[in-house]
Amino acid sequence: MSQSRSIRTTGERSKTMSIIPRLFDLDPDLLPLFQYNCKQFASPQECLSAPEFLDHIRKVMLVIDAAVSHLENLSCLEEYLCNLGKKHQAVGVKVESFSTVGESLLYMLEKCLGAAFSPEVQEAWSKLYSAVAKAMQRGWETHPEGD
Ligand code: HEM
Repeated sequence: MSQSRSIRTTGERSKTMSIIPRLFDLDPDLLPLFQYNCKQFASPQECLSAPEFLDHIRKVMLVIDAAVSHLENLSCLEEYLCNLGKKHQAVGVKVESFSTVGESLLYMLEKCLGAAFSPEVQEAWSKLYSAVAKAMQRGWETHPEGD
């Protein structure tokens, strides 16, 4: 089965919320990066109840959705993703944190899909997310810190 079929046939109506507790479990230091109106969240639970943070979850899933829709032509998202990477560098996100998001995404998919999360499906999602993260990482390469 091709990568695109593996992804499209799994019915990715995902429970995006599951990514988040996992994200902060894996790296609690990510919490301070999410600040709105200079207000820092005291706990992941407080962060989860903030509308701005829930909006960010939707933004992440919209990007993933766009990547799934352009599987055969991911290069058309290249420039957008590179700029998105630059924006994340500007708010203090480290490149390594994208792997943590990827791990959380795969964890959530595994929990949601159960037996349908075959090794093939896992590999397809992993490749897709890696392609997105790699394109975003170019934002750091073209704008190294201190430039
Ligand atoms: C640990 C990882 C991440 C952190 C800490 C982080 C943090 C942020 C922050 C602080 C903002 C600006 C405020 C906001 O719009 O909520 C932002 C914007 C955004 N993020 Fe993330 N983010 C992360 C990962 C990602 C990933 C993996 C994606 C997509 C695959 C993504 C997609 C977006 C989008 C689309 C925006 C809006 C950009 C715009 O306004 O043009 N983020 N992120």
